[in-house]
Amino acid sequence: MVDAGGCSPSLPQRNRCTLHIVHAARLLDPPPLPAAKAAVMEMDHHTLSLTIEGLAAERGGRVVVAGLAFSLSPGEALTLRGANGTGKTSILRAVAGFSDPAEGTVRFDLSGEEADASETRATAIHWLGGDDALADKLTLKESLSFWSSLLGGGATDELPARLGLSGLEDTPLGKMSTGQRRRAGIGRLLCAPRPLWLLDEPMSGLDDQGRELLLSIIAEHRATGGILLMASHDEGIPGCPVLRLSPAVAA
Ligand SMILES: Nc1ncnc2c1ncn2[C@@H]1O[C@H](COP(=O)(O)OP(=O)(O)OP(=O)(O)O)[C@@H](O)[C@H]1O
Repeated sequence: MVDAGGCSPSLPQRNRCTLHIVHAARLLDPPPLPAAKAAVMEMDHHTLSLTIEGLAAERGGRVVVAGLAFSLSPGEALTLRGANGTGKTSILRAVAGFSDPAEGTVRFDLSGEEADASETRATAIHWLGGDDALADKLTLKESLSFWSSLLGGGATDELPARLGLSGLEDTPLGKMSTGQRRRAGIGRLLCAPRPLWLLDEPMSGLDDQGRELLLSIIAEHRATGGILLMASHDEGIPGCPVLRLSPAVAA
């Protein structure tokens, strides 16, 4: 469900978004996750839902997008599209809890029951931002191993081949191309299951094969009941809605 309802009358009309749906490091061994947190990730992969109601997202003290409403049930995905500066990243940040909404709510439900937002954010989200947050000095193998340990995942030996990075296992990430680094970042999604993926321009820098790879990874995630919110200037996810944001209004 996606709609443009819930706009606050207190917000300037021009600041409201217009929504249209179209189909279209080696680091020291990190400590293991507490058992309870790991259990949340395992159990709830199939049952997490996200509901956004009347959301107004702020950046630098200014509302950049408002009146946002949509929900994602297990297996569903939504792509956010819009010109530079229309607020796609700001929406992702509000859902991730990196910033508080100026208005509206971000609600998570587990098996139909409202879940604690802080706990859900700490245990159920994979965030892949525009900057890939990769440590240059780590080799691919070390990086995947690090993320898997941090996230409570398992063995990562198979991942370089899955990512199309065979032969680069011992290459430091700082010596990889843009697209290779992007693939390495995507590998984080495969290190451990998390039901909600928030992806900011994940296609950026990928070649055609890389885009196909990401789409297949996303399809697998959805097939296990995972949900996904993605900002992208590129094509969306086949069979999933795209939410278009209107151009931002200058402050
Ligand atoms: N750190 C910041 N401090 C203040 N304002 C910011 C900051 N980052 C972004 N903005 C402003 O917030 C608005 C929305 O930015 P946002 O990054 O959400 O847009 P976007 O749709 O993701 O853009 P792009 O397509 O360029 O990635 C823009 O007008 C931008 O100028």
